[in-house]
Amino acid sequence: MAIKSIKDFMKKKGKDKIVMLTAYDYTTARIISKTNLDGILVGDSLGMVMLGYKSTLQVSMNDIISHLDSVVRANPPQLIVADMPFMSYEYSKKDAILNAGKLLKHGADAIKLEGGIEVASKVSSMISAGIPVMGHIGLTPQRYLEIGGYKIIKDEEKLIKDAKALEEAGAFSIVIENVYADIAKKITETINIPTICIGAGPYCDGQILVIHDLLGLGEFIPYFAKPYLNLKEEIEKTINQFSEDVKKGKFPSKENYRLRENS
Ligand SMILES: Nc1nc(=O)c2c([nH]1)NC[C@@H]1CN(c3ccc(C(=O)N[C@@H](CCC(=O)O)C(=O)O)cc3)CN21
Ligand SMILES: CC(C)C(=O)C(=O)O
Ligand SMILES: [Mg+2]
Repeated sequence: MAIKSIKDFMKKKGKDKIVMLTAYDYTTARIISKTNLDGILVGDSLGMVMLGYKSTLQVSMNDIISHLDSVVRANPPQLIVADMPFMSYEYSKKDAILNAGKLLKHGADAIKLEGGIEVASKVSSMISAGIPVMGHIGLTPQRYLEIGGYKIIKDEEKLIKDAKALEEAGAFSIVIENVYADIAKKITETINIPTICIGAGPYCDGQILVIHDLLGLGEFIPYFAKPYLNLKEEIEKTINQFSEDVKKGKFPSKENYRLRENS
């Protein structure tokens, strides 16, 4: 069963695995509506896979809002989480609360922001304002310049401190990205809120992937994703087939057009 409430989401820890995907548009969210997926993330990865930006740093609040709106219009039964884009929460608590609040006004059920101890006080002020917050530790792509790439994050002590700080601040769940599986396991056993992993192994409370990677749509697929389909190739083949059919006069055929009667 899809999960719409934060409480139900949290109750899954230690019982059922939580499964999430990103989605950025109405049509995809309509398809997801009919599935048993638990949650949808309108991730800032949309900047790279939907908009062609070089990284997620170029993503604006308006980008997130426009895609969030299209997902919300699909009215999915799944929990909708929206990413806080780069520079929408770093400067002040006021920015963080106002921008997160804006995403809730547009129909998100919760927001996600990147960081551990650095953002813990912002997380608690957002929680005080009534905003459900999902944390995100390990590889935080908004800091790829500082990290020096999309590297695996190895500092176990810092990762555990980050997870604990977010739990204490009131986060309802934490994404762990590109971290050794045994460290993610330790974090999962240490905290009482669900861990949702991407590139952090199987010992987590849930898994999340970018939907383009699952479907084989992207030009680059990270090592931790598994393309269950090669949709890119299917689309290419289909477009070439259509083009050939038009050129050969096979499309449109009788059922695809109408003639006036008596002509
Ligand atoms: N399509 C897509 N899928 C994603 O999961 C994703 C995005 N885009 N864009 C935003 C971030 C970037 N992500 C990435 C991208 C690359 C690696 C990667 O290749 N890591 C390698 C190389 C690291 C290096 O040395 O630069 C690794 O071994 O960890 C990991 C996560 C995850 N996110
Ligand atoms: C990969 C997930 C966790 C994310 O933050 C995104 O898609 O932006
Ligand atoms: Mg993101």
